[in-house]
Amino acid sequence: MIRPSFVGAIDQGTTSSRFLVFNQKGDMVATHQLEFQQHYPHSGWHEQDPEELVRSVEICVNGCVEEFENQGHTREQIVAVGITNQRETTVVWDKTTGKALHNAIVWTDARSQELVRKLKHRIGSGELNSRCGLPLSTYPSASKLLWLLENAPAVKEAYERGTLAFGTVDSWLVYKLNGGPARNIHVTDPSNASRTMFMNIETLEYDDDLLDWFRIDRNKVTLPKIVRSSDPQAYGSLTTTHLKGVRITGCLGDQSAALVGQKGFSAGLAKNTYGTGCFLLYNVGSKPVISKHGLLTTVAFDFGEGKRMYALEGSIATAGSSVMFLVNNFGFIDSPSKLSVLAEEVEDSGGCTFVTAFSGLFAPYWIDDARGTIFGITAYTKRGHIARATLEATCFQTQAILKAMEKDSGKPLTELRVDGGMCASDLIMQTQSDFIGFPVNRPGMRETTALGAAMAAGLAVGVWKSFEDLKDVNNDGRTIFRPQISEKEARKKFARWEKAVDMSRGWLNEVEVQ
Ligand SMILES: Nc1ncnc2c1ncn2[C@@H]1O[C@H](COP(=O)(O)OP(=O)(O)O)[C@@H](O)[C@H]1O
Ligand SMILES: O=P(O)(O)OC[C@H](O)CO
Repeated sequence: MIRPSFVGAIDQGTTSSRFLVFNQKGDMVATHQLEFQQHYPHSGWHEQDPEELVRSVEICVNGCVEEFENQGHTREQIVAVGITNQRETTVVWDKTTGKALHNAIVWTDARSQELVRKLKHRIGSGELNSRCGLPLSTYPSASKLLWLLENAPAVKEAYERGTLAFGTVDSWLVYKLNGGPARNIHVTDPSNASRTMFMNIETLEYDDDLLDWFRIDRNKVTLPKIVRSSDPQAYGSLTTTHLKGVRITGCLGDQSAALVGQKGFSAGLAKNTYGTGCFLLYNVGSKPVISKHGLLTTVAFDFGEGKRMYALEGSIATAGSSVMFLVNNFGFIDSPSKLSVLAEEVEDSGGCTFVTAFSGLFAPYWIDDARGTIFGITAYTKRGHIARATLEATCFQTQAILKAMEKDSGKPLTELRVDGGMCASDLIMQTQSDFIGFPVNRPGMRETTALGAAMAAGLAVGVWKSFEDLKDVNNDGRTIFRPQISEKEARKKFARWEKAVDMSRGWLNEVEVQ
């Protein structure tokens, strides 16, 4: 009897790691998830232990494979594994020992703000965006690596010795899961490399002019080799866990993976993922489009000739993390799923607007001197109003991003495909549809990020032969949210939001004392 094949996906996100197994119909058959520790050593700083990330992934692989086998399958049926990951988060290690030299600096970390401010005055800063697709900010990996080179002695020493290795989380995981220095597989894919500011967005190769501009000497630091997002050989194979020997054949940054998982294969399709942050990717086709309205240009995926796509991206730094903030810091609710319950205790935000600029505001505003600010509090304000204002903040920023996207692409979107933890809330999805004035389409199976990584891996080894083979995947159980408020009302709400954003500018500027 021929037993069916399955594909595994490692989803290493900002707050948790997961391993999931999918069958050939794209159904998720087993999963294991683990949260890991977040470190906030100073205000605005955010770190993770790179070794803990690897361990959490290994535990998830083993836990999931055990669940899979309990269903009567065998581990040999898992024929390939894909990786998807939080992007920009920067890991540095010594290539001779394979040991991390510092905690990972997470994408949300704003410690390089001062450094970025200085870099903006360097000649040529205005040309970076058109070359790499990203604005100069604390968000991409570049300023995080520069900060480490200036402030972490062990990193600086390894750089001077020429033993420093740099990577985003995908590279680090691939390197470690392959056994580290023994095999020394140090690779990345273009969707991840396009988040560093070191890759040329046209050629998909490292750009010497960009590296020179950042004063990074390529002889002193090893950057991961850029290979396709779906490749049968380049990513090696697992050397630990119950899946020892299974090839890693797909790799995508998590937002790209979600676009793939939502089958956003052709130009004009878009998805919005409401995780720790929130990221809207709009497939613009096989040529990059440089935004004039505060969006990023990124590689959507590279599945080889004729299947390499770019996206315009709207990145929101704080989304699900604002919900976690209400859970952990304010103690308003004991779990994220209670947010909607609290918000439904009131009819609206009671005149409150919460600019959740915990790490400044990303797209389309790029205000790095703002911090979280709640406007409109009165003696009437209740917790429910703050809960509503919190969830509305992500929906307003999505609305602002869609307006920018329409200006850049010349075409309005007519439907938004959604996924990510926060989209479990009907109230949030309804609010989103109300604000943007068109339908929000939520799939039944919401692990689209992992599904995208599995698709990349499965396409490389022939589990699926083409995009056409995937057309029936994840179509069931969709919910469509349609707008229930008038356009005029939505415009009024948005105008108030824009006023609040404007008023949040400059908070970090020094106060002059007379
Ligand atoms: N029912 C819910 N309502 C609102 N937010 C939620 C809900 N469930 C999860 N979340 C939020 O979703 C986020 C987790 O989403 P996930 O897609 O797993 O994120 P990540 O991949 O960034 O780790 C958390 O920040 C959490 O606050
Ligand atoms: O972990 P997420 O889902 O919030 O995604 C993180 C992004 O990749 C950061 O750019």
